[in-house]
Amino acid sequence: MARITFEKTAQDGKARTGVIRTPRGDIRTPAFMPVGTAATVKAMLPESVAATGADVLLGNTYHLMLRPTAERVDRLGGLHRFMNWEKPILTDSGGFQVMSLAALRKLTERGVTFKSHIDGSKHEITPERSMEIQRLLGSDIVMCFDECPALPADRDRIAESMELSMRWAKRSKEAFGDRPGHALFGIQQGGLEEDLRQASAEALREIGFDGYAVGGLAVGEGQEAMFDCLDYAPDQLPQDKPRYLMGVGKPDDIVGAVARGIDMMDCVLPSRSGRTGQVFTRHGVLNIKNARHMDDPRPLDEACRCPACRSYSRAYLHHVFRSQEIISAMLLTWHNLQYYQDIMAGMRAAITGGRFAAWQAEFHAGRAQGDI
Ligand SMILES: Nc1nc2cc3nc(NCCc4ccc(C(=O)O)cc4)[nH]c3cc2c(=O)[nH]1
Ligand SMILES: [Zn+2]
Repeated sequence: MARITFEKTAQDGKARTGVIRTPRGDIRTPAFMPVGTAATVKAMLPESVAATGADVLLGNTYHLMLRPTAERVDRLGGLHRFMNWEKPILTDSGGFQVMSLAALRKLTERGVTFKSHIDGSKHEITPERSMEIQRLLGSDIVMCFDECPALPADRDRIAESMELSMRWAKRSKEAFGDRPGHALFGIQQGGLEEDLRQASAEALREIGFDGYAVGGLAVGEGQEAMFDCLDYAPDQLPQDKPRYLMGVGKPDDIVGAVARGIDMMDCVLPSRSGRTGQVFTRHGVLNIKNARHMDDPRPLDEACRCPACRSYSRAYLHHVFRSQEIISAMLLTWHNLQYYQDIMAGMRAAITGGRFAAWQAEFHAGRAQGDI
């Protein structure tokens, strides 16, 4: 089977476009990955997710190992078959979710033991078990098992955690083995400390990965601190491999990250906020729950081609949200995911055309408007 490759196709400043070629299809970068935590992008059919322009989804080791278990997904033909998504899937390795969701967690050199947030059953994840789970799921891009420290944290804690994650990265690589057609990405840690991030990048480069994630961010540090870190962290990673910023973010976070050399991102924000009535548009954010939309016949965003904007008024979307109708989650999720993919497509075209700075100016100007 052919190996997964990354080809850079254009560069404009630090921003670059490229293609990650996998046996299940190409991923156009910069790419945004919708999150399909429990083998579904909530409120979306897989064909609808594909229609938004997404080339790749994110799945979660932590959730799927608990329910329905990786072994059951494997017996049923793997995650792609199980969830009817035949394009690439990247799976997170479980460390971050365990620390944010599970109870009674115990972290040792070996790994993490914890109690399931679903039924209280006891489990353990180690680098080796995480690699086995992601292999059973059949994911195309596997993430190393790492530890993501909550910020703020003192420098010693950040250093210790990063060094543990680097030892786990080595164990992840050894357990992953040589799997043509599948990729293993390392995850840089080091908090907001430039020298620790440099040490992490060197350790990962020494081990050797198919791609490199900037981990340890979007954990409450705020956009300014995140951008300060992104002003140097991507440059510490190999230039010829994809760089993936985990857990990001709001539309302007995404644009700022691409401008600093990031190629891939994922975030629950567009889908989760769609279910809470928060709508992202070219002119800024609105909440459809607000009474001011009750009689508004306009679409959410006149420039959007999604089903919500093609066929429904804000008044209707306000009504079905207020009535807690299932179609509300469907239409608002689709719209938000479409808007995120349109941002990515816009950036890819602008970088290719050497006009990314102008595109960024237009993006920020458009969102500065008041009442949308
Ligand atoms: N393996 C690994 N995975 C990660 C996932 C992350 N996800 C984030 N941030 C997510 C922030 C986040 C959380 C919730 C919502 C919402 O509910 O809308 C939005 C954003 N930072 C992250 C860091 C890591 C990391 O170092 N290692
Ligand atoms: Zn729309």
